[in-house]
Amino acid sequence: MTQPLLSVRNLTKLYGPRIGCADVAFDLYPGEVLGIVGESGSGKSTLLSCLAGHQTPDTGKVIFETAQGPRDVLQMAEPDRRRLGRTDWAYVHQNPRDGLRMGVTAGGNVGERLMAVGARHYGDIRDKATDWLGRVEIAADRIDDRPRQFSGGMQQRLQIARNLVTGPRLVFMDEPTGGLDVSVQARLLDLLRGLVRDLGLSVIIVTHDLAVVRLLAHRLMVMKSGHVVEQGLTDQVLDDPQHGYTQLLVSSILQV
Ligand SMILES: Nc1ncnc2c1ncn2[C@@H]1O[C@H](COP(=O)(O)OP(=O)(O)OP(=O)(O)O)[C@@H](O)[C@H]1O
Repeated sequence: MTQPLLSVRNLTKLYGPRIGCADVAFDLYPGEVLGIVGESGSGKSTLLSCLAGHQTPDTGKVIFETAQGPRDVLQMAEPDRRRLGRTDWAYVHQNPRDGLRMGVTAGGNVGERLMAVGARHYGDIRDKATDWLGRVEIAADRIDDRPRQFSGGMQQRLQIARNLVTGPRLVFMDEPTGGLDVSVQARLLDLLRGLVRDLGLSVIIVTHDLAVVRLLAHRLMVMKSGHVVEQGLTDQVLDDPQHGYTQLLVSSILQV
């Protein structure tokens, strides 16, 4: 039996008297995509940012299987956690502007991440950046353009290249297709699905779009008012929801 890559237990984050997320627990296995869905304010972003170390939860354990064995991310010193963020983890923001350096060229955006993990040879860095731009369907002759010269969809694909170039094992995604128009979303989803499969990535993806999880996620976690109300295999949860809230969520989407 493989070890989980990430084990989360009793994770709670309060904002004063308000619940951000409460008593969340799950295991994520290598190569697995976990979707987190729920209405606005249900705690999805809070949970994701606590997992990624952007916020400190009040209680809980987030055990990550590092190369040196399992470590509780919440107990790690800040520099160690930052290093993990550069090497083993990646974070794709909803708004590409939050995940890109807008004043730096496309090639620089990708190359910078390689340099952060020790790459030094200019030719190698540029070759790898070109390769990754190709993988996310950005033409090689755009390598010296800046992200602001790109469309929203291209910016998002560049953010994905910047995140994946260092070969992370765990990728956090916060509404990666939000804010894009429907045809661009569909292409991006296809691209993401291919990359996740080819690279064997483990992914935690937050979205309010059930079509996104249907396509990408193996497993699904449904949140309401900060609590996980249902979790299971994606098709099972969507086709045969057990909790009243999930039933409502699924039927409201189907009616749209
Ligand atoms: N910085 C904050 N200060 C106080 N309360 C917050 C803060 N961030 C989130 N909350 C509260 O925590 C709860 C969960 O919010 P969160 O943003 O995690 O939900 P969400 O499911 O990600 O929503 P959305 O889909 O709209 O992004 C909400 O009640 C929200 O008002």
